[in-house]
Amino acid sequence: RLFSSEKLTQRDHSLPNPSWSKDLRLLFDQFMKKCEDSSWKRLPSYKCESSQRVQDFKTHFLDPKFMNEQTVHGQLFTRSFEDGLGFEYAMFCNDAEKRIVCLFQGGPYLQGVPGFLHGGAIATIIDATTGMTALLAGGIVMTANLNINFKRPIPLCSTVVLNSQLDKVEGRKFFVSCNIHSVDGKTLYSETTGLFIKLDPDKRLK
Ligand SMILES: CCCCCCCCCCCCCC(=O)SCCNC(=O)CCNC(=O)[C@H](O)C(C)(C)COP(=O)(O)OP(=O)(O)OC[C@H]1O[C@@H](n2cnc3c(N)ncnc32)[C@H](O)[C@@H]1OP(=O)(O)O
Repeated sequence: RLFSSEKLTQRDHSLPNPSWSKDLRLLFDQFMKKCEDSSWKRLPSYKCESSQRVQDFKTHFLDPKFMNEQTVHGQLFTRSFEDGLGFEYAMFCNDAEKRIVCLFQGGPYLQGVPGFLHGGAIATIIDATTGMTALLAGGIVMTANLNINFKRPIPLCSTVVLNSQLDKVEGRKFFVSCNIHSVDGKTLYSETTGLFIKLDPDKRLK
């Protein structure tokens, strides 16, 4: 049991699997080419992050009262669906430009109105992408504010591109913006601004 769950948590989910559309694979290959000169880097993604920053989070910010049986088995929400049914995505970061591009395909379990993605599912992938943008710039952050303008509905199971950019840093405040376009760039689905706060080591999350 432990072995199989350990194996589970070590699978890098930001790699192609049979549920990926042709569009998603093509875009993935394009971005993997951009990684060849190391200007771009693909970000691995696991069901259960066990990175140093997660350890740091647990050590410095998590009140022991929140460490319980459930937390131990907690999984990253965006990685807790069977292949193809929920969030299929791969993120690539460009450190010099403080940018993240997320290639995303929302599966049938993320349906809102028939035929289109649920607004909360769109907010989730935006939060993950903008959150990662702030996190790479500022370390352990949490979302304080996320303002999303939904311009056009995103068809269920379609492939879209999120472009997230760090705009400004003021002390512990990290301002990020993000838009979502269709693969051909012709349709703007949403525009977002977000504020992420770098956690204060003197304040445990209560
Ligand atoms: C851990 C790593 C995991 C890696 C796994 C991969 C994950 C991928 C990434 C996923 C990422 C997903 C991430 C998620 O989903 S995180 C989950 C969703 N977010 C939360 O649950 C956070 C809840 N809020 C809080 O815990 C606190 O409010 C935080 C920690 C955010 C700040 O409380 P803290 O006590 O520390 O700071 P402060 O209150 O002194 O404020 C500091 C400054 O900020 C200004 N301010 C604050 N709020 C707002 C606001 N709403 N609009 C405008 N301004 C605001 C404030 O005025 C002040 O400004 P100034 O007076 O200094 O000028």
